[in-house]
Amino acid sequence: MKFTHDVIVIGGGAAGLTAAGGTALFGLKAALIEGHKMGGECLNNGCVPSKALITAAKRAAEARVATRHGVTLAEPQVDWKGVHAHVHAAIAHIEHHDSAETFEAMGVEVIKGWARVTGKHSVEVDGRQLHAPRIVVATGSKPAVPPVEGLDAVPYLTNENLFDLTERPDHLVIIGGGVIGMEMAQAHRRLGSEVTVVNPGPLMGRDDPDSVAVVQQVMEEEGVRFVFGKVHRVEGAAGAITAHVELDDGGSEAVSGSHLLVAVGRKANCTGFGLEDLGVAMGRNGIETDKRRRTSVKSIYAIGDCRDGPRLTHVSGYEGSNVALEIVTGLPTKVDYRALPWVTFTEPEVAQIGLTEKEARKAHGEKVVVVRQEFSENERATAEDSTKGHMKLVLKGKKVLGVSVVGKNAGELLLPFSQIITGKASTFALGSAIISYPTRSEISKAAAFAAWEPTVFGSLPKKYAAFVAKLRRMMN
Ligand SMILES: Cc1cc2nc3c(=O)[nH]c(=O)nc-3n(C[C@H](O)[C@H](O)[C@H](O)COP(=O)(O)OP(=O)(O)OC[C@H]3O[C@@H](n4cnc5c(N)ncnc54)[C@H](O)[C@@H]3O)c2cc1C
Ligand SMILES: NC(=O)c1ccc[n+]([C@@H]2O[C@H](COP(=O)([O-])OP(=O)(O)OC[C@H]3O[C@@H](n4cnc5c(N)ncnc54)[C@H](O)[C@@H]3O)[C@@H](O)[C@H]2O)c1
Repeated sequence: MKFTHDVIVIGGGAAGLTAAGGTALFGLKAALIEGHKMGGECLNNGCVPSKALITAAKRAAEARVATRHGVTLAEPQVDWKGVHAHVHAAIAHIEHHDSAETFEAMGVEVIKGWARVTGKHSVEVDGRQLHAPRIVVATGSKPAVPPVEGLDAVPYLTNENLFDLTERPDHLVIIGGGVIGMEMAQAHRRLGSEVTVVNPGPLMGRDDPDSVAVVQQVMEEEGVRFVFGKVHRVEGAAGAITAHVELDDGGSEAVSGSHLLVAVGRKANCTGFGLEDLGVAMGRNGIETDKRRRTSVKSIYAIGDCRDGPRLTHVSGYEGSNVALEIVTGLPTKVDYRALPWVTFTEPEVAQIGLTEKEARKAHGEKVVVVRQEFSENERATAEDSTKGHMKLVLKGKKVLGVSVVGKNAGELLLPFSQIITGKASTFALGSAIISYPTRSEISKAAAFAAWEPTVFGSLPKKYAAFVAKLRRMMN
């Protein structure tokens, strides 16, 4: 077979861009095929618009408390068209990072069109045949639609059209109390909508319940209503929609609102473009891969949201660079998720890295120790009058297995723990580091030191200190 390229990448989101850019920067001949918008989900319908909306909401929330710290602000006026313009300006400002021109400048051949995998080394796009020793599938995911009776007959929102609203929803009913549900519930509530979230069981089920409890309480105080149960039927028309809920406690409730947002997880884009014809194995939700992100057809990799596994922009970028490295060097490059961080950008933020306490206890039983520090003991938090939340270190001996943080800017505190979990630093080093005062990072030092406190102030060091003191008395 005559190869047209060294690597063909399908999908121009975080995963595909990193794989294509990474291989091209090493001088390989890379093709990147994108059928819709460069930048994919994160730029166009995900992280960027959602975080921009959250920023507008924070501004409104701050002003809603008229007098604080001796300063009085005016009642916020939310102009939804202005909010919409801000969200789209954020996308417009960032989109050149992901543009065809930017990647062409790196040496990637960017092809606009929908790709079809036609062989182990072949891809077809708009009648053109491309051939390469390696194909990287990075086709992302789309919103999952739950099997709820009547859903196909009512207008509903997902992350794909939520950010197009040019008028504020009067009452947003959200199916799903996961990451999207919680971030969007708080943002819309703060911007003046009534919000009801319907979720079966605990909210944000992947996070530490102690963290979630803090943010749930804050959101309830701000007026978000949580209904615990499963939506089984919806009815109505634009502006008046009712969701019928089977409550977790056995009862039932009809929740009515003006708009319905469906946020119950993601469905991988893994079929309909040739993979199944080649016999590429599929997992529970996405393309099945090994730790090198090779599919069952070894010349084809699958990275990011389209494969079975965690779905986050930094995960897509990490897998894109891993696969680029493997293709460039020819050496196996496995993913390592011992120190996987994720952050939910509610206020306070919920940040997690590595194992939660529950996961650690399941894996390591009695050997797990948890140390906890409160932001109420952190002097920067006190000076800012923003003391809600805590940090929990989940340890096995002195080894950090995971960290759960809830509090203002909690996500910014995970980095040293990434290095500690991967063995590039230690709790001892962090516990004895010089940390700027007053900063929230002091809580990380305090928690790391707390892991050592029983050892440092234990009987052996005390005996040694007594010995040195005795010597000094004798010598002076
Ligand atoms: C509302 C929301 C908020 C989020 N916030 C965050 C956050 O704050 N932090 C975070 O880490 N993650 C966040 N995420 C998750 C993050 O957006 C995704 O994990 C990430 O964008 C996935 O990147 P990807 O490259 O794997 O896929 P995508 O970005 O989906 O890219 C796949 C691309 O492939 C293209 N494509 C598909 N099929 C074909 C084909 N056959 N031919 C050609 N092109 C094709 C698509 O058009 C798409 O552009 C959020 C997601 C949502 C929905
Ligand atoms: N800050 C971030 O990193 C961020 C932000 C937004 C989205 N994301 C990513 O986007 C993806 C999707 O987020 P998501 O919130 O849609 O999914 P999710 O998996 O986080 O949460 C889905 C929720 O829907 C609930 N649910 C399922 N069926 C239901 C039903 N019939 N009625 C009511 N509730 C139901 C589940 O119990 C769960 O709590 C995630 O993979 C996440 O990683 C990340």
